[in-house]
Parts: sequence; structure tokens; C-alpha cells
Amino acid sequence: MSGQTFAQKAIARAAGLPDVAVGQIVDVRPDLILSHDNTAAIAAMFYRLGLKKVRDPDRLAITLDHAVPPPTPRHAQNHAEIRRFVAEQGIRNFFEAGRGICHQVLSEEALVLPGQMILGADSHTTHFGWMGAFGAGVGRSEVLALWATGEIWLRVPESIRIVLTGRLPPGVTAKDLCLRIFRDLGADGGLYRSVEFTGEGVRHLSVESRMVIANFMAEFGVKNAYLPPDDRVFDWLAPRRARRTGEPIEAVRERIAAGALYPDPDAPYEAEYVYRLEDLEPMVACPHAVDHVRPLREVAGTRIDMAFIGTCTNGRLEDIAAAAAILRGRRIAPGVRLLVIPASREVLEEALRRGFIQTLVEAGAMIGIPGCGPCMGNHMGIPAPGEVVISSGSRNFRGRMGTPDAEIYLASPAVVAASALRGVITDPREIAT
Ligand SMILES: CC(C)[C@H](C(=O)O)[C@@H](O)C(=O)O
Ligand code: SF4
Repeated sequence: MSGQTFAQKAIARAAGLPDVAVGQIVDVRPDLILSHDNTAAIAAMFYRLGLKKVRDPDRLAITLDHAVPPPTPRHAQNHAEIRRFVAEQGIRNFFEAGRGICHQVLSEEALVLPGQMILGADSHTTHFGWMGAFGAGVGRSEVLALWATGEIWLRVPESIRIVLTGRLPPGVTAKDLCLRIFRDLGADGGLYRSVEFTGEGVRHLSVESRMVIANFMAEFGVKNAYLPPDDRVFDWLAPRRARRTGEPIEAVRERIAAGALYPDPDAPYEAEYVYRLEDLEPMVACPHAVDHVRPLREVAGTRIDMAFIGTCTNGRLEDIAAAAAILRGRRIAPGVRLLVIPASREVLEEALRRGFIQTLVEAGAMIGIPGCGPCMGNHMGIPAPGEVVISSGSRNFRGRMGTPDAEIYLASPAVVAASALRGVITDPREIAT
């Protein structure tokens, strides 16, 4: 048998088959099924079809995150309906408003492990590739089918390999790497592919940077993303998992490592690209497309009205730390609003303990409740018509943040913080930290 990609191995595992071929259609049984504020809509369809009980409630995970706390009576009612569904179905993996964004929360809760499969009613479910799990977004009706049967069909994707070498220079982040990839290969460059990262460059990336990459790869059109899990990943997950199961951390860690999957060296890749991390520079996605990417130096000086640090792409501790380092002892530019929303309560608590929140508040930032915030224009910081936003989020198409004629630039949290400080798009490497 020829070598297998990660995607082949993970899908074979979830299908209970010894191996699968690229292009083959197989029935898989994911380890976890994710939904969030869209749960009530799926539940309504579920009951309308005459279905009564989800097949395996312990395989469901539900968060309230897309509009928390609820901004309107309609949102509040939606949450109430989800709580009712959760109670009716006996779903234990339910995370209340304020706990954080689904992908971040399920990672922190170690509900998914390397080698496992998670399918979610959210496009950024590719996130779980950070730990070497197979994560993919599916539609609501597919989630309904999963609730009912526990299974769904998948086509085994072609794979592309991205080799990372070296280390990111100071002031350059995983976000810049992704933006560079989108610029080079286009937003559909990874369409329905398993994008599998490899190379010694991966080892130097923090766990949080790996989350950025796998998460943001959704904007590259991929089916799933994959970074090979190593000690950093196992060390991050083991205590969290052990907290859930009550077992000794070492035993849990061994089990997690044993479940990890790695592609074979001779696996069939459709294409291979190499990125030298030390050659990268800060990048910005300009309005109104995620692959309308330019090096920051070409758009530096563009005036901004609002700066936003948050989302499942870039709302983690590392991101808030980068912003705090830039803004420590300084004030944001007059006329600019800076909004910071930690991706989870855990991130918020740690940012509080480390003094980052104090630093940001003193610099003039507004701090939001952990959740998606204005990322998709639901609430909590919608730009006015004609305004210019720089955001650490993942999407900048027209109207994404709720206002059709606002302009959204996407960049790393360091770039967003530096831009808030100066009032214009700014290279964070210019600011002494
Ligand atoms: C609401 C949800 C289904 C959506 C997604 O799938 O990505 C949202 O999270 C987004 O980022 O646009
Ligand atoms: S933070 Fe944004 S991208 Fe992530 S799940 Fe929420 S709305 Fe989607």
C-alpha cells in the first residue's frame, strides 16, 4: 500500500476502515459534533422531522458564543430554546454564554484529541487541525443527520503540503504567514483540500499560533487543516483532559500521544509549497477580500476609525499579550476606538492575572465579553457607514461586520494594536516594546 496522508488516516479511523483512497466516499462516525447559537434552528428541524432523541448526546458539544450576552429579545429567546433542547436531550457538553468561542472552548476543554474527528456547524471547525485532529465544517442539515444517526458521508479529500522552515522574526506572526499563503495561492487555493503543514518550522510555533493557522485555513477553502502534533500539543492537552477524566496526567498524556496520526513520507500530495518563516513580513488583507493581501508597508498610513482584537482566529492570550506589549504605558490615538474581546473566559482570566487587561483599559481599550463579538456583525461594536476597521478576525467581505459600506482590513493583533496607537495602519516593529 502506498503512503497515506493525514486526511486518509483520520478518515479511515473515523470510518472504521483499514485504509481509504483519495476521492473515495465513506461513512464516518465523528468523535464530536459541534453547534453553537445555530443549535435552536437545527433542533427545530430535528423535531419537525418527527425525530425525538439524538443518538449519542455525549458526542454533541454546544456553546453559546455568536451573540452573547444576547443583544435583543430574539437572541435571548434563541438561547432559551437552546437551553431547553440541551435539557431535553441530556447534553452534558454545553457551554453557557460568556464561556467563549466554540473552537477555543472545545480546545480548552480537551473534548477533541489528536487523531480524532470533529464536525461542526461552523466553517472554522478546521481549527482542530492545530492539534492534529480532523476538523471540518458542515451544514446545519448535516448536523441534524449527525444528531440522528451519528454518521455522515465524506469524500476523502486530495491533500496539499505546506512545508515551513525556520522561525518567524519578531513582529511577524502566524497570521502573516496565512495572509501570505492567501496572497500567493488565492482564497480558493485549498478548495476541498486537506492542507497538511510539515517541516521543522512547525516545531517552533506556539500552540496558539498553530490555532491561528488551522483556524484561518477555513478562508483558504480547505476541508480540513493539519499540523503534526508534538510534545507542546500533548503537554497543553494532557492536564486539561485529565481534569475532565480525573486520571493521572502522565497516563492521559501517553494515551493522547498514542492517538496522534502522522502522514507517511511518501503520501500522495497534489502540490507542495515551501515557506521560509524568517523571510515573512507583516501582511494585511485589504477590503473586501481575504486574499486581497498586500505587505503592510504598502498600506501603512491608512487612517482607521476602529480596531478590533478578538475572534476564534486571534483572540487568545498570545494575541492579547502582543497588544498589551505595544500599548503598555501609552494611549490609543484620539478618535480611534479599540475593542478587545478575549476568545474565552480562560483567556480573559489569564489576561487579568497577568495585568494585560489593566494595561489595555488604561490605554483606552474597551473590553468585551468572551464570544464572537462584532466578528460577523451581530453586535458589540458595529462600524458606522464609511468607517475603516482594522481587525484581527478572519473575514472582511463587504458587510461582514454588519455595515455594507465599512472597510475592513485584516491583520495580526500586533498590527491592530500598533494601528490603534497611531490611528493609521502601522508596522508593530516600529514601536519599541
Ligand atoms: C454563524 C456560523 C455558521 C458562521 C460560520 O460558519 O463560520 C460564523 O461563525 C462565521 O464566522 O461566519
Ligand atoms: S469568532 Fe467569528 S469566525 Fe470565529 S466562530 Fe465566531 S463569528 Fe465565526
